[in-house]
Amino acid sequence: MIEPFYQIVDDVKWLPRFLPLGLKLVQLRIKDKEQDDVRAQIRQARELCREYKTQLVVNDYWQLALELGCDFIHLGQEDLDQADLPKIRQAGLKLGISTHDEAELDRALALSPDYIALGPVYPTILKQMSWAPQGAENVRRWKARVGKVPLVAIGGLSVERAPDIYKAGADCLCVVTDVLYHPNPEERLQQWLEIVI
Ligand SMILES: Cc1ncc(COP(=O)(O)OP(=O)(O)O)c(N)n1
Ligand SMILES: Cc1nc(C(=O)O)sc1CCOP(=O)(O)O
Ligand SMILES: [Mg+2]
Repeated sequence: MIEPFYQIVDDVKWLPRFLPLGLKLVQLRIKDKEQDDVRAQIRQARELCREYKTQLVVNDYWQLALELGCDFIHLGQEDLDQADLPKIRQAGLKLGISTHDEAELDRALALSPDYIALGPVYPTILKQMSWAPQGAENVRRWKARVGKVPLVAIGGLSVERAPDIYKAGADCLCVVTDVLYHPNPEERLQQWLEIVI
């Protein structure tokens, strides 16, 4: 089982705004910051998420997640090349993996992940990606392949697009800009949390 909504934040400062609203699954995805800053943010996020009983997922920084006693990480394909997977598994960390094509999906499934992410479902403005948008069609295809592994859809998602992608078989929708770049992020987050699948 996975929560149906998954918010990515780029800084721990969002958490005191979002956790009291009922957000239950959040990824801390920090880019281009010093290691000490990242460590301090993960530590704060861990404490806040414990307080609100929210699942924290640490993006990329699996060593810091281990050091700080976090229990869930997200790794992309290039991250997997560098990661010590036996160590991660032995420590009992849960693992989410990004996929963009069938070969990446084969690799991810072989690692028995706790979720598989498929993206970008729609064009995203967050980062440059060489992958064409997957569309609802590939969400359907991925769902047929992953079986019981929870499927997370990501990339260009919005409240308005959500029903089609849940219907296509995504167990969870993950967003960045639809909430963080909204003129009223709290209001937008509330809208996501009120969606009934
Ligand atoms: C839920 C989720 N899906 C995909 C990603 C992307 O991971 P990755 O390909 O490693 O890219 P970065 O996010 O590290 O730039 C993700 N973070 N979360
Ligand atoms: C971080 C990330 N990874 C993706 C992938 O396809 O692996 S798409 C993406 C960006 C998601 O941001 P937004 O909701 O603003 O489009
Ligand atoms: Mg990564």
